[in-house]
Amino acid sequence: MVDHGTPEGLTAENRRLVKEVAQLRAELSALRAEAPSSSVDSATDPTPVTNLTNPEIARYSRHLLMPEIGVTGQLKLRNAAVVVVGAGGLGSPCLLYLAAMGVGRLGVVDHDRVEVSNLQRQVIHTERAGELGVTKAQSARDAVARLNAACRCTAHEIHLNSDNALELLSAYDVVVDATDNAATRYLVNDACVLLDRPLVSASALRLEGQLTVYHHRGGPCYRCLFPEPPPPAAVTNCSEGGVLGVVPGVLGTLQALEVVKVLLDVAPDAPPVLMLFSAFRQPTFRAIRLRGRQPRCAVCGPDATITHLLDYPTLCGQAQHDGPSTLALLPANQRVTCSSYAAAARARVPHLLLDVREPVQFAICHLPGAINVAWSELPGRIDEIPKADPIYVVCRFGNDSQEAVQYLRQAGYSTARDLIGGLHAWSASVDPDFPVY
Ligand SMILES: Nc1ncnc2c1ncn2[C@@H]1O[C@H](COP(=O)(O)OP(=O)(O)OP(=O)(O)O)[C@@H](O)[C@H]1O
Ligand SMILES: [Zn+2]
Repeated sequence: MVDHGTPEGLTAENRRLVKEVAQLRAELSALRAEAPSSSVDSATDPTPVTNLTNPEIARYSRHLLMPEIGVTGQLKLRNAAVVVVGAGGLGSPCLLYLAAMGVGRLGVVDHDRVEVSNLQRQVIHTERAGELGVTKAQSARDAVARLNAACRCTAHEIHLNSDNALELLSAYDVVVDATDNAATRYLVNDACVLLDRPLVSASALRLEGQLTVYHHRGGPCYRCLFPEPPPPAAVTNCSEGGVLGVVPGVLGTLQALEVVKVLLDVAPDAPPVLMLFSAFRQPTFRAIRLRGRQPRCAVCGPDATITHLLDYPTLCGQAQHDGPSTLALLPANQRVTCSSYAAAARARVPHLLLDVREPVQFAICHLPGAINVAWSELPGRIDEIPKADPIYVVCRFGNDSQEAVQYLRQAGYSTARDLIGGLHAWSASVDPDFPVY
């Protein structure tokens, strides 16, 4: 019996084979080093599947019939690992299509929980009993399992940050950014450049969407296009600005398409583009051709200064304007709680209630007797505000109302005060029947 444990124990034929394998390994690593960064080898599966099973042939027959996909293409999907960061409006359709099309391994990263206001667009989550309130990552993983049990889907129920991103993302071949904030966008971009992973990135807001594949085939990264984060005040998200349900549906579906194109290496010579979508305009789609990698890019340029992940929330000045207020711009004597205001209103103490939300929001719900002048219009319409005593100013979360009180006081309205926490606090502390949006 031949001892395979030591080279000394090998037969001449075995020694020849060992040498050949070593040679092939060396050739493979040389080819990998030469290959452009676009070529995607599975980062995680050392033993790729080489044949489809009969159930797989039946399941993916409509793919297999197409020469553009065929068995080779289907096997590439089967052997790929794709991670989707964000299981919201974009991530939902993207994950569903990737699972349905037969991507072998998926990861879904999201720290948030499913809320009823998500269901208008985040179609991977449902109103089924028990589903509201679970983490989006878990809900998405369960939906993937229902759709395609053969797809191995890992739920990462965490907030992706500088401490965990490199390790987490390195386990996947392609990264999909389906999130909604600048800090995560820069984080994911930098991590993809450092890990040399293609990044399929999209955004959707109101009626508009954008999509690009970054750091792919020598193309630009997100920082090449947007070297500096935008000022926080210029950033709006869906909970502030709204979004038509189907808009992230279109963009997230296109992200799944771009993942397939990356995995199958479709149109390798196509230049990088920024795809723009506008739901109510003609043409609905436009593509802007992008320049290549920028030599001065801080993360992907030849003199890159970013060699490790940074503190992205601080860099992006991520002030939360879209959630319950923690901002305290005003001194305590210029603020009242919702309960004190409720008591004064019940006692019919004369006052003026000024609601500074946009008119579309005022139309959703408002407190009795409120007048509406949006914060954005206040400077131009200040003459419409009577000099009442006192003036209470309210908004949705209690942020804009504080800025409006500051402005009013500077304009001579010395009795203006803000309702702490806005209408969200009203609903939580005074009237649970008051609608929350
Ligand atoms: N750093 C991050 N790590 C993990 N998940 C993230 C990160 N940043 C954003 N997300 C997730 O990305 C998703 C973005 O989706 P989307 O904007 O449709 O949802 P949303 O935040 O629930 O919406 P809304 O603004 O209406 O509350 C969210 O589920 C959010 O939790
Ligand atoms: Zn770059």
